[in-house]
Amino acid sequence: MQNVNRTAPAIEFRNVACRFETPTGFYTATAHTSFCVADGEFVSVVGPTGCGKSTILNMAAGLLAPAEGEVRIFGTPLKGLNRRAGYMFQAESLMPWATALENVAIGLRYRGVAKDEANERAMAWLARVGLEKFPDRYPHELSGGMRKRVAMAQTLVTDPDIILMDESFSALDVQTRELMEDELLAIWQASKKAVLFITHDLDEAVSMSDRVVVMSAGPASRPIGDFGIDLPRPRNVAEIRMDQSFLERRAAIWSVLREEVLKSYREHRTELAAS
Ligand SMILES: Nc1ncnc2c1ncn2[C@@H]1O[C@H](COP(=O)(O)OP(=O)(O)OP(=O)(O)O)[C@@H](O)[C@H]1O
Repeated sequence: MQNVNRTAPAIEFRNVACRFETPTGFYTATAHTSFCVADGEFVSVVGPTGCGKSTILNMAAGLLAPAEGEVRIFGTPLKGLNRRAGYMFQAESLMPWATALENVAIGLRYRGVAKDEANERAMAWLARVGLEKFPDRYPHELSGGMRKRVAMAQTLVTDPDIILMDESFSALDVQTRELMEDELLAIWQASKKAVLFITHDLDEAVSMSDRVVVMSAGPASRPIGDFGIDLPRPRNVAEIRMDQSFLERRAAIWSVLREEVLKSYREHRTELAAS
């Protein structure tokens, strides 16, 4: 177990910029980006498509290095992969040739945990996400929602201090998605890890988070709003979305986000017309 400075934010973006080299020159995806995720806090990032949400998450994961500024993890500048974080992508992350149990246990095995203990801990996580009856199923024998549950167990089994989620539930049907959102909230409520959650879906962001950070349209996207969501917990996402105070918070965020979405839409139309 690594030492964790619990007084420092779990994640801190300090005036971060990220650029990509393209055939026509450098593209600045994000710039002047500063915000924190406190230990135990659930923070969502929303913004128009292509504004740089995944880029931000990838910087927090250590998969991308900022061109300017720095990312700090519990007070320490991040160099290389963020080993305190578990990462749950939008795309399927399961190995098709491995069973549900093997898929969950693999992260522990990589960390040198003996097979029996790894399987025992993986089984406990499968049970926690409601899949105790399916440890021997292969990914193609599971529904989309069940695969997401396995992926969630896979992310959480190593007990990361930080959970990074990129559009993790967006491929699911509405009902399964709400179940997964409630499940994630219940797990988070019990363990209080820091969560950085990327989503297109403002309802999802508001119903789940302690804070919602709004990014501007790109290029050089940056935070233009940071909204505290002081709705009571525990929350049931479907129920809370009908609550008047939810609707008020959603409307306040949308009033900032809307213009950025329109800007991004206009820009894409111009690009398409020029091509
Ligand atoms: N490897 C790369 N090379 C060049 N450009 C990139 C690269 N990765 C991302 N970009 C560009 O950087 C910008 C931000 O991309 P990113 O995927 O972070 O946005 P996003 O907000 O997560 O998008 P979406 O909402 O569509 O998932 C986009 O314009 C994208 O085309």
